[in-house]
Amino acid sequence: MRAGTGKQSGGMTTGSATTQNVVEVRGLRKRYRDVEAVRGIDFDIRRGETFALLGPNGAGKSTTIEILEGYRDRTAGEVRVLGIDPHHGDLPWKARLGIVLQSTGESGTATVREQLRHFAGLYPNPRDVEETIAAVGLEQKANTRIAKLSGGQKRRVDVALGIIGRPELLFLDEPTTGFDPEARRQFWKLIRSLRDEGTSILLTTHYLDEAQQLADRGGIIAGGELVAIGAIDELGGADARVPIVRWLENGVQRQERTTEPGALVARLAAAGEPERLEVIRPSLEDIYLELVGETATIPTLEGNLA
Ligand SMILES: Nc1ncnc2c1ncn2[C@@H]1O[C@H](COP(=O)(O)OP(=O)(O)OP(=O)(O)O)[C@@H](O)[C@H]1O
Repeated sequence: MRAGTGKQSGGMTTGSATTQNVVEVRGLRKRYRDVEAVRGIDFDIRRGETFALLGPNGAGKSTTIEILEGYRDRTAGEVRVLGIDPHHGDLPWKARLGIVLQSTGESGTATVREQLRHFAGLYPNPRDVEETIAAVGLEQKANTRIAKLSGGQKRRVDVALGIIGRPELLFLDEPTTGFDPEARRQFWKLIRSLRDEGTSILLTTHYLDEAQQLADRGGIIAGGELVAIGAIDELGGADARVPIVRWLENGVQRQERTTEPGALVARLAAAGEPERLEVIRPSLEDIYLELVGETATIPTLEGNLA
C-alpha cells in the first residue's frame, strides 16, 4: 500500500444496525491451487455510497466480489456484508442483495415481463415490474423472449433482475459491457437514481469514465493487492495529479510537472510564444495505468509469473 492511499484501519464492527458500513473486509486472502488471487486486502463500503473496484484482467476483482456475495469461500481474513459473514448468509440476507454477475445468464423462452414477474415474486418487497422494465429502457421489448434480445438488451435484463428485489446493496460486475454509448448513459442515469434512493453499490468496470461518473470512492486492485483506495477524484494521491506542461523548444519536445503551471507558462511566454504549448492534467485513466503498471501480473506462490 503506498503512502497517501488511505488504508483502512481498526477492527470490524458487527451487526448492520450498529455500522454505517455495508461491507467490511480485513486481510482477505484467496488462493486457488498455486495462484494467490487475493493477497490480503482491506476496504469498507459505506452505506449509500457507490464504490468502484477497478483493476486489470485477473487482478482479483471477481474473486473478491464472489466472496462478498457468498458464492466463494475465502482462504483467510474477515468479511462482513450487511453485518453478516457471507459464509453464513441465509435467505433473508440474500434477499437484501442485488447481484448482476459478469456474464449474462439470461436466455430461455420467458419474455422480459414474465421473467421479471417471476423474480419479483421471490422477494418480500419487490419493485414494480413495469417501472423496472421502464427504468432499464426495455418497454418496447417487454413481450419479447429473452433469447431473442441483443447482447446489450440481455444485459439490461440482468440489471433489471438485479434491482427487482429493491436491494440494500447492489453488486454490478462490469454492467455495461456491450452497451452502446446511449444505452450506457441511460444506465448511468438509472444507477444515479438508485443511489439517490439510498442503494449502496459495488461496481466493477473497465471503463474509467464510468467509474468517474458513478462512484463516490474507489479501490484499485492489481496482482491481488489493493494499490490505491479513496475518493474517486483523489485516487493515487495529490502527487499523481500534478499537471504536466509540455511545449516544443528548438524542435525538441520538453515537459515539466509543476503544481504552478500558470507560472511556468508565464515564464515560457516571457521569452516568446511557446510552440505547441499544452497543460495536461492526468486523467483517472493515466493515474490508473501508472498504478497498475507496476503490479499488473499475479505472481504464483513459487514466485513465478502466472
Ligand atoms: N476458479 C478458479 N480456479 C483457479 N484460478 C482462478 C479461478 N478463478 C479465478 N482464478 C485466477 O485468479 C486470478 C484472479 O481472477 P479474477 O477472476 O478474480 O480476476 P478479475 O480481476 O475479476 O479479472 P477480470 O477483469 O478479467 O474479470 C486470475 O489469475 C485467475 O486466473
